[in-house]
Amino acid sequence: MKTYKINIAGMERALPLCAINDDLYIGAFIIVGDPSLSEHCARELLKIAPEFDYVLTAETKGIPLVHEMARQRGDAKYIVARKSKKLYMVDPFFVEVQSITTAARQKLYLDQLDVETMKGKKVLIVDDVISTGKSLEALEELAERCGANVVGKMAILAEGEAADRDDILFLEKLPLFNAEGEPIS
Ligand SMILES: O=P(O)(O)OC[C@H]1O[C@H](OP(=O)(O)OP(=O)(O)O)[C@H](O)[C@@H]1O
Repeated sequence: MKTYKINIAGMERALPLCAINDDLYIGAFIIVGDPSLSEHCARELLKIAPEFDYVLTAETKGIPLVHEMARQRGDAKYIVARKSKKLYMVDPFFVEVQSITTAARQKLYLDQLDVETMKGKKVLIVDDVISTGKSLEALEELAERCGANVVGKMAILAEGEAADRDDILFLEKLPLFNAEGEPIS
């Protein structure tokens, strides 16, 4: 399998190129199971993060990153929008989302305890990768419905056209690829 070598603020990884369709490949950025990577990226993102009360992310790959950001700051809590409804959630609500890497539509759930926690607070939205921006949009909608004040949106990598956005903070650009493994954006 072809790989794309990326340097993320001084840490190198080889990302396997995976087909979205015959003509479009992505570099799979797998932060889950790589604690030294999440520790490093959390530290680098905190250096450029605006002031915030809580971080909000989406299950799954955002979790190790925000966990590490919260741990490094000594935060008592961070908020995770879950992709399925759990029995212990209090009066949960959801928004729908479709990301670049997951074919099926997904749901992001928050419960009322999270709503109360974020209401009127400075919330920083964080994900591992922003690509089409649909996941970020869904998280913004959740934060809005909580009455939170979104102070920033950030990711480790901005993929494809996301790298041209001026409303997000990120550490590195990640191109999209053709079937030959050549960058196309
Ligand atoms: O900007 P977008 O096109 O929305 O893509 C980015 C999202 O896609 C990936 O998650 P994925 O849907 O693969 O889910 P996972 O983290 O549960 O694996 C990634 O972790 C972001 O959350």
